[in-house]
Amino acid sequence: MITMKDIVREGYPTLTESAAPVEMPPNKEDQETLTDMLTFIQNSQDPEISEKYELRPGVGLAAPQLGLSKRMMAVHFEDLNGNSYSDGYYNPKIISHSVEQTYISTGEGCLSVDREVPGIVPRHMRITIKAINLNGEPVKLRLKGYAAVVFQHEIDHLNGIMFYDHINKNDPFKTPDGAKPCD
Ligand SMILES: Cc1nc(NNC(=O)[C@H](CC2CCCC2)CN(O)CO)c(F)c(N2CCN3CCOC[C@@H]3C2)n1
Ligand code: NI
Repeated sequence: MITMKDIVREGYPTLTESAAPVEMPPNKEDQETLTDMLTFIQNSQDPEISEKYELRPGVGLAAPQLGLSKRMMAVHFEDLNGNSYSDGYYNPKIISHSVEQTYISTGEGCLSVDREVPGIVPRHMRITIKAINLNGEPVKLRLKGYAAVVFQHEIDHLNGIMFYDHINKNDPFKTPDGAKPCD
């Protein structure tokens, strides 16, 4: 099972490089890795398991955070409208997005960043994503608000981008014009 020791931290090269597409159809090893990533996120939200294995809570994970420069990510969360997302994705691609932006009012954190980095992380309010899911099915997801933020954070990892790269350096708490918080 994946635990915190398997998660690479800032400074590890895969966190700042662009990951390679996963060969389709996925081989056994990639399927096992992606399944383990989804299980980690679920475990991290389980009071007993997370305490026993000292897991930091998470709603998403990207393969570069395991030192694997592959375009794979997994999410497990319920958005504020009660829509739940729990799946792994190969080669996710944002095919369109809104001009309108949003952000999590309390800022973002990252399991690969062992420090608080205060500030607003502006994200697209709406995104449309194409990907192959854990079952090997092509999916098209239209996401808005909190769900859109989570997926953008994970897809950023596949492009070597960290959440703090989006924080305004001169005024970290400046909210982008017209942007509304998603939480
Ligand atoms: C928002 C949030 N971020 C948590 N951590 N950070 C992460 O997930 C990082 C990814 C998120 C950072 C901002 C957007 C994506 C991990 N990242 O590094 C992967 O790239 C949480 F843990 C969390 N929740 C709320 C829901 N709660 C349900 C019950 O269980 C606890 C859980 C806690 N919400
Ligand atoms: Ni992260």
